[in-house]
Amino acid sequence: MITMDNIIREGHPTLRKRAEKLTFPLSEENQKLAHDLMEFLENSQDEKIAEKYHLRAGVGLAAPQVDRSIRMTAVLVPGAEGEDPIFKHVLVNPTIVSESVQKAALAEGEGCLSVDRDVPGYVPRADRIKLRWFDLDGNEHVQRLKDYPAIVVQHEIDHLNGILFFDHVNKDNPFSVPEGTLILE
Ligand SMILES: O=C(O)C[C@@H](Cc1ccccc1)[C@H](O)SCc1ccccc1
Ligand code: NI
Repeated sequence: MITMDNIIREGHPTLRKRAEKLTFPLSEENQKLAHDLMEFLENSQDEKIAEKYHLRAGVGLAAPQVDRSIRMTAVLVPGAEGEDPIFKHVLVNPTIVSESVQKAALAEGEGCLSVDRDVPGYVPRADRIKLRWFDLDGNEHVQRLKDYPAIVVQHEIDHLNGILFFDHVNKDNPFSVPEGTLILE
C-alpha cells in the first residue's frame, strides 16, 4: 500500500517533469500502480485507516507524486455521507479538451500532499472543463466537470505537467483573482 513515505515532496525533480504518455495495454506494474493510487485515496478518506497509517486526506494522487513520471492520476471526490462518490476514476493520459473562460478558486485555497507547507492565496482555475481520458482498458471517456471536481482534476493534471498549485497564486497579491472569478466556499 502507498503511505506518506512513498509520496515525494517539493524540491524533488520528478515533481517538475512533464510525465510520459502511456500506451495500451498497460503493463502489470502500471495496472498495480493505478490500483495503489486509488487505494491510497480510499484509505486516506477512511478515518480509522488514515489515523492508523498517518495518512493525509487526499482527493487526488498523481503518479509523479510517488516518483513515477507517467500520465496517470487517481481522483476520488466523495459524495455526501453514505452517498456514491461524485467522481471516482483513474485517469490515463487525461486531457482538457475545452474549458470555460470563467475562472473559479477555492475560498480556502489549495494544499498538496507533496507540499509540506501552507501557501495562502487563491488558485484561479477554469470553473468548467471538458475532460477526456482513457481507463485502464484503454477505453476513451469524455465528461464535463464544474466547480470542485473540475478544480481537483486540474490540480492533478497539473502534476502530470510539472506544475504545483502555488505556481498559480499571484505573487504580488495572493488573494487577487481575474475579474469574474467564482470563489467556491
Ligand atoms: O496533492 C494532491 O494532488 C492531492 C490534493 C488535491 C487537491 C488539493 C486542493 C484542491 C484540489 C485538489 C489533496 O487532496 S490536498 C488535501 C485535501 C483533502 C481533501 C479535500 C481537499 C484537499
Ligand atoms: Ni498536489
